[in-house]
Formats: sequence, structure tokens, C-alpha cells
Amino acid sequence: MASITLRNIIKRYGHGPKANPVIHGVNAEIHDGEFVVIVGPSGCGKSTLLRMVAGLEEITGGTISIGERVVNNLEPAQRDIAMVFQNYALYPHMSVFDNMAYGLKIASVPRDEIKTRVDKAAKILELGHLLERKPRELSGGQRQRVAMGRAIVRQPQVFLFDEPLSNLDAKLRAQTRIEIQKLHRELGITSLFVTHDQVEAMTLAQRMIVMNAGNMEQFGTPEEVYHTPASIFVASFIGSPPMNLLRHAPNSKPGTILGIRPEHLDITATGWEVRVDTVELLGAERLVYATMGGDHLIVRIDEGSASPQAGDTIHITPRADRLHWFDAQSGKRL
Ligand SMILES: Nc1ncnc2c1ncn2[C@@H]1O[C@H](COP(=O)(O)OP(=O)(O)OP(=O)(O)O)[C@@H](O)[C@H]1O
Repeated sequence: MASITLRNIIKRYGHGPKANPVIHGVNAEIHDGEFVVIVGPSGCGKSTLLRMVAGLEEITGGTISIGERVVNNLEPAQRDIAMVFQNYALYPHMSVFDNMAYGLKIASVPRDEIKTRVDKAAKILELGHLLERKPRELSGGQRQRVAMGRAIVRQPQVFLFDEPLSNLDAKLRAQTRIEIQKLHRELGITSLFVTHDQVEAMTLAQRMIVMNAGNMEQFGTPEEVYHTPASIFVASFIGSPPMNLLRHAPNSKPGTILGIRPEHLDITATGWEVRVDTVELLGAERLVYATMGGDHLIVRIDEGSASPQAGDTIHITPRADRLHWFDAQSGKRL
């Protein structure tokens, strides 16, 4: 196992005046054995960052170390990593066992050793009874587990996951997330996991890197990112529905934006006066969409509590210890 250190990582695609800068100097230290998720919207550079760690993409500036070794100039095969992709590309004509064993055969690992490693991985992934099947005889989730098995048998220092769950349906995604967590607990291998899905990031990460337009906006535990977002970007990207961002709140100062999550607003007898636009029932809770001055906001209430109706004027009160202040110009937390 090993730590991963990113020092001032810069990436430009192309050369000269046409070069397209996509990563603008990322610094991060991923601890030995840690599970870190890189999350951000499409195009923010998360796959590029992961592919630079993997050695699939050249590094324009800065250094990447795995353990004590700077790996900038090492081929992917020399980096002691294993990667799991969205398209797991199993060999269709090979059995599950052979798919998992293939990389080891190529690397001339002895047969007994291959069998031991594949059996162990199959046990962890509950694939033991499927070893003789062909990929077409498996469900999507089982195929994804075989792809993970192929990575595990290599006993790498680092696992790199590039959106491995995005081809699975919602239920299977949730299940596979639990399996990945279990896998990490059992093997403790340092892992970097890329996703654009903030729920996936929150549930899987020990710590998460939130990326925006080639910059690291925040690197922290899910709790830190949720409770003390470093910027307006993080505040609105993490959490669903997103944090309310109010320019005209009664007690706000000029040049600031007040952030308050929908679950931290309560309907009260007095307080801020808002007009209800619509109310949405989401099973266990309701979302009340309202307008206050020039701001739109969402209040989340329990399904059981009395619901306001569209057109009503109601009063709401923010929880005083849950206010977030941001600089309107820089977007940074104050
Ligand atoms: N080979 C390339 N040449 C030029 N630009 C590229 C190349 N690959 C990616 N880019 C650009 O780099 C930026 C980051 O791309 P990247 O694939 O890392 O984003 P991402 O956050 O992983 O997005 P997604 O979730 O859509 O995969 C994008 O603006 C993309 O257009």
C-alpha cells in the first residue's frame, strides 16, 4: 500500500498558443489506505487527474508520487496500480475465472498462485459460484464485480476507479457502492474514485476532492464539505436540493451571500415573510418552493407536518448556527 502525493499538478492539452489548460495546479496528499473520491461536474478535469495518476496521460507540470516514488516518467505497468473503468470490457469468450486470471497469466505468475489469488478475490466478491460462466451469462452488477476482481488479483498498491458504476441502474449502483466499501474495509488499499455524482461521493468517500473548472475547490471529509463548504460552488454542488443562496436576506451585508440549506429553515409563526410558489411531495418530506424579495428558496419539511399551499404567505426562520456567509465577488466562504 502507499500514499499518493499530487504537487502543483498542471495539465495542458496541446502545445503553444493553442494549448488548452485543464488542470491549474492541484495539491493533495492521499494517505496510505485512504478512500478518496474526486467529484465535480462534467469537464472539470477529474478523469484527467485520475489518468495522470494512472500514467495514461502525460503530466504537464508538477509531480505525482505513489509512496516514495515520483511516477511522472513511469509507464502505467510500472506504477503498481490497478484501474476499474466504467466500460469493464471483459473478454466475452473467456470464463469469469480466466477473465480474472488473464493479467496474471500475462505476467507469468505461477498457476497455483493464480488459482489462490482468483479464488480469494472470488470469495471476497461472492463470485465463487460463477467462475465457470461467460460474461454474457452474468448480470451487469456481476460483470462489474468481475472487473473489480481482475483489479484485486493484481494486488496493487493503489486502486483507481473511473466512474465504475455509471452503467448500472440506481438500485444496483447503491448495492455495488456497499460492496466497494466492504472491499475497501477488507483490503485497505489506497483508492482514488472519480464520479460526477455527489451522492455517490458523499456515501463512499473518507475524504473527497471537489473539482471545479480544473481547480480543487475543497478537500475534506463528507461532513466538512457538507457543513463548511469552502465556496459557493461547493455549497451548491453538494447537497440535494442545493443550498439556498440569498442575496437579499433581511440580515445580510452588502457584497455577501447568505447560504442556508433547505433542511435548516423552519416554518414559524413569525420570521422572514415568504410567498409559496409550489409544494412538492417526495415521500418522507415536502419541498416548499418560495420567493422572498428577489430570492428564490426551498424549505424542506417533514411529510407529516402541516403543509402550506401555493399562493400562501408564510414565515420562516433559519437556524442561527447553520448560516454560511460567502463573498459575493470571489465566491469564497467568509
Ligand atoms: N485529449 C484531449 N484534448 C483536448 N482537451 C481534452 C482532452 N481530453 C479532455 N480534454 C478537456 O479537458 C477538460 C477536462 O476533461 P475530463 O475528461 O478530465 O473531465 P471530467 O471532469 O472527467 O468530465 P466527465 O465527467 O464529462 O468525464 C475538458 O474541458 C475536456 O474537454
